[in-house]
Amino acid sequence: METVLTIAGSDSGGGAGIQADLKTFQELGVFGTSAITALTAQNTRGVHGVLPAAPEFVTQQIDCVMADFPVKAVKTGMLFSAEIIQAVADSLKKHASFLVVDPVMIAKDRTSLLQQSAVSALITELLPLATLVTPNIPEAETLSGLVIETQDDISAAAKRILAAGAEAVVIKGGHLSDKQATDYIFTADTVFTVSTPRIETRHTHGTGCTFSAACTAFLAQGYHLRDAIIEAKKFIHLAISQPINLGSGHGPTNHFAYHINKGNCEVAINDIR
Ligand SMILES: Nc1ncnc2c1ncn2[C@@H]1O[C@H](COP(=O)(O)OP(=O)(O)O)[C@@H](O)[C@H]1O
Ligand SMILES: Cc1ncc(COP(=O)(O)O)c(N)n1
Repeated sequence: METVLTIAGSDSGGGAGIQADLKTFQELGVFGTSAITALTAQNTRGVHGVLPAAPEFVTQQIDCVMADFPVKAVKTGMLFSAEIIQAVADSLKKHASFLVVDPVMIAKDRTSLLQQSAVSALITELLPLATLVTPNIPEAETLSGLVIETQDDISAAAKRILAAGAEAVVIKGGHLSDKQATDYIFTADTVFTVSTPRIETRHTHGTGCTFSAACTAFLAQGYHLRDAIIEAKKFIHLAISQPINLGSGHGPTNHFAYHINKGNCEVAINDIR
């Protein structure tokens, strides 16, 4: 069994963060380990408190896991501060593994999960180490410094994110309003999109965490990047389309759905370049 590591914040509500990552890893048959960057007091209605960990303690967690497990792939989520990002980058530079960076910035209730002063550290310290970066539209705007309104804007933002050193970027279309939920994938020499029908639902808490955790699990198991993204898209579509009816706010997705449906989900793929 392959081992993966998530470096992220804890969501007491269980739908996002470390909890979403570990549930996804378990469902996809990889052994999940974790380094917690911050505790959040959180439910589906919002984030009510944030308690960051000391950067040295984040380092200690990562180094402990790395010293004892052959970690194939790492995922980062909520990193909160420039100091924690620096600690994570310094630890990860010592290890060769796939790295999926989910550049978590704000929760669905608009609470900040990344200090404004940490954005440049994310770009200069972590993006150069990334196999894949998975911003949503507002995160891609912040990383690129561009306003995104059109498909050309998406391409221009992706170019800037690749120029920062990431090998590949998925700009997720969850925040757009098209009939299809389309994600745009860019590498140095390819561009393609993956789409599934957009579902009208309040169950979108942790969608980004879950999608990037699934990418991480598939990369660890030897899937090529393209196939890892397509399978992760199936995982998140099924998780959103068959929600567990819990919480009165942005409810959680269903991490069991992919397994129960044996991954049965149509993803439309459009090769652009
Ligand atoms: N309502 C929806 N129906 C179908 N897929 C969705 C929906 N909302 C988000 N997704 C998909 O979930 C994944 C996470 O996207 P997004 O919600 O944009 O991320 P984040 O949680 O980081 O804001 C993407 O693959 C996106 O296309
Ligand atoms: C600890 C933590 N990490 C990440 C998110 C973002 O969640 P989403 O995937 O819905 O953007 C969150 N709400 N809490």
